[in-house]
Amino acid sequence: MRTKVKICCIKSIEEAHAAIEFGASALGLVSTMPSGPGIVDEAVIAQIARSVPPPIATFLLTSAVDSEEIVAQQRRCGTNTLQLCDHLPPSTYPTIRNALPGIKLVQVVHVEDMESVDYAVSAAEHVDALLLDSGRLSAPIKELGGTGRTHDWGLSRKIRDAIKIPLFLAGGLTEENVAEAIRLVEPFGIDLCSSVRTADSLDFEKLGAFFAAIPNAPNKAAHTNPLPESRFK
Ligand SMILES: O=C(O)c1ccccc1N[C@@H]1O[C@H](COP(=O)(O)O)[C@@H](O)[C@H]1O
Repeated sequence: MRTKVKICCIKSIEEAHAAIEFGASALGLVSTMPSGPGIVDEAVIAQIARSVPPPIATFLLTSAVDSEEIVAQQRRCGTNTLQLCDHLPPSTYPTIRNALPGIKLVQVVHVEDMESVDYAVSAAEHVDALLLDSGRLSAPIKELGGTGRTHDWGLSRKIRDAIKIPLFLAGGLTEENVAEAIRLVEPFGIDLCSSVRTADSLDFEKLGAFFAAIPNAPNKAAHTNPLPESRFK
C-alpha cells in the first residue's frame, strides 16, 4: 500500500497547494503552541482550510486540553481533522465527538518510553488515528512537536502492532531516514515539518527530494519536477 504523506507547518495557500501537487494527502496547520517552527494565526489557518479541495485532510494542530476550548477552536478554523498535540485525558474525547460529529480526531503520542506505549493503546480506543511524534511533555518549555528529532522507532513499531487504527509516524523524518522509518514501522502515513523548510518557507526542492526518497510514494511521477505547475489557478 502507498504510504500517505502529511506535510505540516503549512503557512499559506500557496504552500498548501504546492504540497498537494507533490502528493500530500493531508496538511498540518499549527495553532498556538508553547514551542515549534510552524505556528500561524488562526485567521490564516481558516483561510488555508477553506482553500483546500476535498478529499485532502486539513489537520488543525492544537495544544489545548480542555474540550470546550478545542471545540471552539475547530469551529473558528474550519478544518476537517483535529490533531490533539498534548496527551488528553480519556474523558475529553466523548465531549469533543458529540460537539463535532464528522470531524476526525488524531491523538499525538510523544514516544519516550513504555508508558507512551500504554498511553497509545488506551488513546486508540477513542480516536480515528494516532500520530507518533518526538515531543517532551515534561521539558521546561513543553515540546509538542516540530522538534526535528527522531524517537525510538522500536517503540513506534510496538504501538503499530498493538492498535487497530491508522498510525502516522512523525518526528525528524528526512529524505535520508524516511525509507528506513517506513520499513521498520510500516505506518499508514508519515508526517513532517522541519526537514522540508528553509528560512521559514516550504522548500520545493527539499520536498521533491523527500517524496522521491519514499519507496512507495504517492504521485511518484510528479517528483521529477521540483516546481510543479499548479492546477489550482
Ligand atoms: O511544527 C510545529 O511548530 C509544531 C509545534 C507544536 C506541535 C507540533 C508541531 N508540528 C508537528 O510536529 C511534527 C514533527 O515535526 P518535525 O518533522 O520533527 O519538525 C510535524 O509533522 C507536525 O505534525
